[in-house]
Amino acid sequence: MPLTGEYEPGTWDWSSKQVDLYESSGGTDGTTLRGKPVIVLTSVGAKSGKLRKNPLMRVEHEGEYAVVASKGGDPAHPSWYHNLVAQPHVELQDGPVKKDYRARVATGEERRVWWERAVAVWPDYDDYQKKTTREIPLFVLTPI
Ligand SMILES: C[C@H](OP(=O)(O)OC[C@@H](O)[C@@H](O)[C@@H](O)Cn1c2nc(=O)[nH]c(=O)c-2cc2ccc(O)cc21)C(=O)N[C@@H](CCC(=O)N[C@@H](CCC(=O)O)C(=O)O)C(=O)O
Repeated sequence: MPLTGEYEPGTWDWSSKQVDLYESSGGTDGTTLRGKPVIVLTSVGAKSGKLRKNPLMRVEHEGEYAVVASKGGDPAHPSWYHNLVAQPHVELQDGPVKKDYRARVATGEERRVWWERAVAVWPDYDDYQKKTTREIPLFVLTPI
């Protein structure tokens, strides 16, 4: 069941512009960052209840995805982290395909395995983790 509600763009222009390009091209443009694949995650605002959309690095394995709440190693979690905790039902667009997923924070061995997959796509995640004392959350998204 797709998420419904009014879309409210985020405050980082470059991210919002990438979402606009991704969606307006039907997932054929704006799908990379420095040559690496990007997905668009739609979540429900934990405070606003509005739809929020964030481009994130594409980390996929056998139909499941991971999204990494790195925010470049910022000391604070990104806002979308709080959205997923409050409402785990999200939509993920990978190229032209958009589907519903349930998000859970990975811990222990599951986190270790998925973190390795994420760093294989985007090595900077390790650098972001070194920049901050917060443990960067990694969500696993399972198709609903
Ligand atoms: C800038 C801020 O967005 P954010 O949710 O903190 O997310 C920051 C970034 O993570 C986000 O911009 C990502 O898309 C950046 N980003 C990546 N960010 C990552 O964390 N990980 C990635 O892998 C990643 C890849 C990536 C690739 C391409 C690209 O263009 C951007 C990429 C923002 O828009 N804040 C809003 C609020 C947004 C929001 O969701 N508010 C919630 C409340 C949330 C709460 O309870 O705090 C609501 O509406 O109710 C504001 O301040 O008004």
